[in-house]
Amino acid sequence: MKYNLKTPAVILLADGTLFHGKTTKPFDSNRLGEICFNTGMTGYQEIFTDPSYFGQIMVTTNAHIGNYGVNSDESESDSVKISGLICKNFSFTPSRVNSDMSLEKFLEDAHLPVIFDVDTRALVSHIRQHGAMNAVMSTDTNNIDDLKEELSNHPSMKGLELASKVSTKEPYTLGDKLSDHKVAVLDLGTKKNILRRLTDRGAFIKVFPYNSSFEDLMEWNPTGILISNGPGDPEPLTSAIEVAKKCIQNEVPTFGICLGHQIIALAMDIPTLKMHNGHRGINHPIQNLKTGKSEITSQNHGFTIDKDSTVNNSQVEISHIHLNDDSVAGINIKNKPCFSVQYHPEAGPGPNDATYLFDDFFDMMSKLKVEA
Ligand SMILES: NC(=O)CC[C@H](N)C(=O)O
Repeated sequence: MKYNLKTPAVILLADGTLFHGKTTKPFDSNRLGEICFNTGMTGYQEIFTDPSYFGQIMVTTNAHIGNYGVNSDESESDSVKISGLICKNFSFTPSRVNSDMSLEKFLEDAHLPVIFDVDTRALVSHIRQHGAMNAVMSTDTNNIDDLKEELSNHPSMKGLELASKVSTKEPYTLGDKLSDHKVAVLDLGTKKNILRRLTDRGAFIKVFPYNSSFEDLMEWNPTGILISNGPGDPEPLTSAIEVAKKCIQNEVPTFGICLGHQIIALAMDIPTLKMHNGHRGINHPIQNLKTGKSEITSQNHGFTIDKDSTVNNSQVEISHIHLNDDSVAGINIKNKPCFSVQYHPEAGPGPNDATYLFDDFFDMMSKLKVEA
């Protein structure tokens, strides 16, 4: 055995509740973040590398994590983005033909601490009941008062701008330069699978930093704009909200995903709210109100757009609804080529029921090009 698997570790929640587990060796430093849980049975590598999770401590409800290793092609960004991992059984002996590394090595290389042997059912029940809150993970198990102090100084997710931490610093291009479809992606923390869904359909794309202006994007002469997913509260992202406003005013084909959806809502004066608990999993049921069909979707969000303001906004139409709690899952702007969804049609991880939304975006770009 390479490690002493008995190093005790604790998770202290902001409401004072303490959970115990084990880890492989004492942490270099304590890890803090908003604690959240994902119910996906698979897809841990994609989840841990999804930039939308930046600043969050992840609890996995699936009892076994690491059992199929990792594959370098399956990350959703260039690094691990969660602040820490809490699970029940961590597998040190993965098995999968296509795996090229163990999750243990992957997380060790990323200096990402893991606490395992935790009663994750009790922990998740607690968070579900008491709502989203900050937490600290530590191997300093004898100084709980110091942990409380450190935790009380950690900023709350509400009001936190995090896109700047994960967005590209410089613009870059991908795909076929000769394509008819040129998509400018406003990168608030984009997942690789969103970019793949665009280039798979033949688009030439240019990914722009989160604080690029509408004029920066339009200078490239795009046929459409995609406002990506990303971490943190959408409200402080004033420049992205301005981009969305101008996209709508100027009738540029625009598609928003998750944080991008919230940005489009804010551009239409629909407020966003912090949810009691987010939606994070790969089996969330959505209904498309235009077709009446339901779709099973991948989700990861802790904020939502205000339903009453959406219903009362004469320029906005609700296109999709979440069937578990009736929250708004998608909107389109009336008589404008702009729509957005709160969930993840690109999947990665998750089912592909909603990939048709990328086709809708391409149809919208083709139609406007013909008319122009
Ligand atoms: N996946 C995302 O884009 C998440 C959006 C936002 N950070 C939220 O938590 O609601």
